[in-house]
Amino acid sequence: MDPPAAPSATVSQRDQWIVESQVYKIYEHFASIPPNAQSVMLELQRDRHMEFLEKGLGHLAPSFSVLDANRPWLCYWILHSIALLGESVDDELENNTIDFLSRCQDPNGGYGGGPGQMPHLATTYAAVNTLITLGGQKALASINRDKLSGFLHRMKQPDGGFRMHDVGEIDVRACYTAISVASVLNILDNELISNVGDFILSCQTYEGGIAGEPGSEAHGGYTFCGLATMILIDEVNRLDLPRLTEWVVFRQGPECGFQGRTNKLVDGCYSFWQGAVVDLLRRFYSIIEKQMASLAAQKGDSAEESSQILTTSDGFEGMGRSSLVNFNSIGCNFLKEPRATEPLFHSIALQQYILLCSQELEGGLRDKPGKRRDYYHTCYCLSGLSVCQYSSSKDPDRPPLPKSVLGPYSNLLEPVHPLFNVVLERYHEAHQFFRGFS
Ligand SMILES: CC(C)=CCC/C(C)=C/CC/C(C)=C/COP(=O)(O)OP(=O)(O)O
Ligand SMILES: [Zn+2]
Repeated sequence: MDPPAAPSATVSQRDQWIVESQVYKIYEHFASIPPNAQSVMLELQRDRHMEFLEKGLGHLAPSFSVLDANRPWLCYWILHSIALLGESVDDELENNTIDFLSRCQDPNGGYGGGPGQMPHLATTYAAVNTLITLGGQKALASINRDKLSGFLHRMKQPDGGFRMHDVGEIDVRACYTAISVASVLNILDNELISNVGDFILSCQTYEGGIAGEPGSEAHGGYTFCGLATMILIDEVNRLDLPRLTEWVVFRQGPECGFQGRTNKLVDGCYSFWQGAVVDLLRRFYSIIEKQMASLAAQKGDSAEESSQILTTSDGFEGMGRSSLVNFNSIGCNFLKEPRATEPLFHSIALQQYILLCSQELEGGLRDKPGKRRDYYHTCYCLSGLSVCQYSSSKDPDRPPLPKSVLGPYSNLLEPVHPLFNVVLERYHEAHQFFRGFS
């Protein structure tokens, strides 16, 4: 297939518009071109993306060492992107990936960035998500859960946080990656959970978003990690959710994409980090309403008045009952809870940013025009696109209406579990598999 005809605005013009933060000119240009050219630009270039991803699989060959400390991440970014596109890899590659990740698994638990490297929580998360994405007995049974549990306990800190690795940094990423893998592998226990909520709370800033560590700046990546962690430990109601909501909704700018933090440029990868935050918050509108009402009562305002701002009665009433909760089921039960019909971000606008600004027509996705495509951005732009496409469906098991999917309906991706960022169906398989172990 030939690449689609290039739009008449040149690539350098588009790059310049982005540098000058005048992305709206891309949209003006888009609006002025004929409908058939518009539809080419809005089409998800599945074949081209697959070509780019398959090329990346070559980087996973044992001889490839440039990105040595990142190989479990490369596995996850590439294989998750392929799964989002509804495709799979052949048996040989699947077996090679499982064998490779087994060699990254430390004898004392956890996964390093390559064989023989010290275990690290980030690469452990990437390896576990890769194996869940591959699915099947061989991949799932290759994870040594007992040893992994030992590694997580070793990383646990008295203040509630986790270290990324032995003598490594303590931050919100570490909390999320530890709690996420423990939850999906059914090894989450009271000791791992203890005081995590206090640590995350200490990272929520005056702006409302969550920083990597206490005293730092609120950032979309950490906000996703912090919010998802609080949900997985059943303590989301402790966060200041109205302030968090206000912070995140204002991160979607006139360019239609999300920025990671105040006064920074938009970037395609925040389509997932920030988009998923807004999507996760949809289950908690009743808590948000209650928090707003109590705030208004404290200020002497009418509680009724403030609760009009969010107009759903849906909510996740189960939150805040920690003593009664089976923590390992939260990720699964979360999906069954009602969610408001519309999220508080502009889904079609975000899809427009991803398809028109982040998508390379030759394959792969990127931060913005002028930046090079890469596997990290391909993974998180596609993950964000999936979140958008399903963002108006009440029932995640039903396909979304065509009006929710920008461009041709063939753009539709597989749905993801927004707490773990693995394809939903693969999450269910893993949850079933690990439920059988105590
Ligand atoms: C699961 C896991 C490991 C999650 C990681 C979450 C994540 C993406 C954190 C972001 C880290 C960060 C401060 C980037 C800022 O980069 P920058 O200054 O280049 O970007 P900016 O200008 O957009 O802020
Ligand atoms: Zn980015």
